Amino acid sequence: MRFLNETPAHDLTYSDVFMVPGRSDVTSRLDVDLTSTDGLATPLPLVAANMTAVSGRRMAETMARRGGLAIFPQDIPADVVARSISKVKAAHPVFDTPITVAPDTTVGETLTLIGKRSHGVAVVVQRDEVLGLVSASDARSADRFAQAKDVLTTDVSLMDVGASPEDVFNKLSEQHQKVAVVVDGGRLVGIMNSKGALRSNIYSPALDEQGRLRAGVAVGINGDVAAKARAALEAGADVLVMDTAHGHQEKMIGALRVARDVRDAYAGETGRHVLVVAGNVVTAQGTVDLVEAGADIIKVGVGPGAMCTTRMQTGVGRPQFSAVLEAAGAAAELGKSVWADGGVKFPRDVALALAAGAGSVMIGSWFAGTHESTGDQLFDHEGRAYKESFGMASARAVRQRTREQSAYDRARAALFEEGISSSRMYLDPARPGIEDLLDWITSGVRSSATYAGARNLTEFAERAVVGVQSGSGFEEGRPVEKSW
Ligand SMILES: NC(=O)C1=CN([C@@H]2O[C@H](COP(=O)(O)OP(=O)(O)OC[C@H]3O[C@@H](n4cnc5c(N)ncnc54)[C@H](OP(=O)(O)O)[C@@H]3O)[C@@H](O)[C@H]2O)C=CC1
Ligand SMILES: Nc1nc2c(ncn2[C@@H]2O[C@H](COP(=O)(O)O)[C@@H](O)[C@H]2O)c(=O)[nH]1
Ligand SMILES: [K+]
Repeated sequence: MRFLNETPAHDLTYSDVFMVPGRSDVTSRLDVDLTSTDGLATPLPLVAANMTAVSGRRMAETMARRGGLAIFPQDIPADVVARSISKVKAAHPVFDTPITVAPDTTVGETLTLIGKRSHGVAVVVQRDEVLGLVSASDARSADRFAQAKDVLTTDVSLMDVGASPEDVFNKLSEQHQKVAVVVDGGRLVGIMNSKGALRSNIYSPALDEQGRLRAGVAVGINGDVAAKARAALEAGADVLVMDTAHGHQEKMIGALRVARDVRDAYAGETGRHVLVVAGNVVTAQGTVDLVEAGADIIKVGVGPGAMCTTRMQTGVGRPQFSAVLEAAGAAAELGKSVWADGGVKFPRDVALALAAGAGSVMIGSWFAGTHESTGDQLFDHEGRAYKESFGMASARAVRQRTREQSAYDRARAALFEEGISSSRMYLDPARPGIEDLLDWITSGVRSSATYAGARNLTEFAERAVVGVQSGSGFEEGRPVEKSW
């Protein structure tokens, strides 16, 4: 990346910058390869943040199916993480995981479950046999205490597991149906709607060596780090994220060395070499110190997060574009890479982070407002759907993380709150699912790369030309939704 004019003397956020187009011989946006340059080489350079309100099993599965990753947060008990990862690994890499209900499940419960996925239906099953489908619209018009068997439709497109996504698409178009139920010898395997069929041809899943979906696990720097890291690896984590607010501290450096040794010993025993991510830092020195302590990827960002009050509390942090640019440069000199973590609200921010040299981009709050995030879907007084989100350093998260400590220690820890305990992340009616956001982001990033004349993300970071804009420059780029 180079600056259009002279290198600015002050630090910049994503909103402060723009990219100018350059002469390009990339003739189609679909020719752009979005494989991450962080060493993990996931087909999509996007990571769902290790936040309790964001990443659970459904997020992990859906992100990986479309080529990205999700990181299970450090506050989830180890046995729950292990169970969740084994479910992610058992999920089909192409077909969506169905929501299943029994014939006597109430409509109320069925509706709650339907809100957890984007395909809008529950499959009614009895002893492995598919009895029919309940759609959200059918369920909404029924009494909440009615049962699934009272509202199901038996008019279902059944597809064999050997069908290609194109076959599914064509059958759904012919039969004017929204979703196909995929079976293997009568056993339910998955669900696919028309959009899912299209997406399966555009995205490739992020798979481990055994062809299963990948997922990561965050480990805190307190307590028995060796045991926690080992447990995460044994649970099947494909990447370990050493996670703390102030990553450039001795405690992190010590914890990172321990985690690296555990990882190396595990690789020696099993042949499975898992990369270690560590953060958060915002300087070249922080990056170098964490690489020396054993990190393969450095997580960058202090204070840009939507749930984060660190900058207001402490005055500490750094505008994120400059933080990523400096850290990515320092990491690249050591043959390593960074994740740009936090502050992403538009596809353009992802493109700018990648232009600054990030290997992947981590997103939290934006992804919290989707069907696949962990929380239950709630509705405000106008009937708009939202999810609750909260910061990992909020009093709410600290209470949860310190649940095994004394009441006194918990109260003391809660004094250092640096995050919001409750916020509403509305589901965008036009893009309520994580895959809708991925479509939006990836189409933006593909287009950015072609404007720069780049076929892949290495070329993009080399060729991008970035200018600094005023507030009115940013404002000019916004669409106008009603006349002025
Ligand atoms: N990217 C960001 O801007 C931020 C992210 N977060 C996220 O919040 C979660 C909780 O992180 P964290 O608060 O580090 O909690 P952790 O539970 O990871 O504990 C951090 C440890 O570091 C010590 N520490 C020393 N200085 C600091 C400092 N300035 N800030 C925080 N801890 C410090 C703490 O000791 P003691 O408590 O005794 O001081 C504690 O032992 C993580 O998921 C983290 O990623 C949190 C804040 C900022
Ligand atoms: N200072 C705090 N930072 C937090 C907290 N919870 C999460 N985070 C950081 O934000 C990013 C995600 O950013 P977003 O803009 O996409 O939401 C996350 O990965 C953490 O680094 C918090 O309570 N305080
Ligand atoms: K913030």
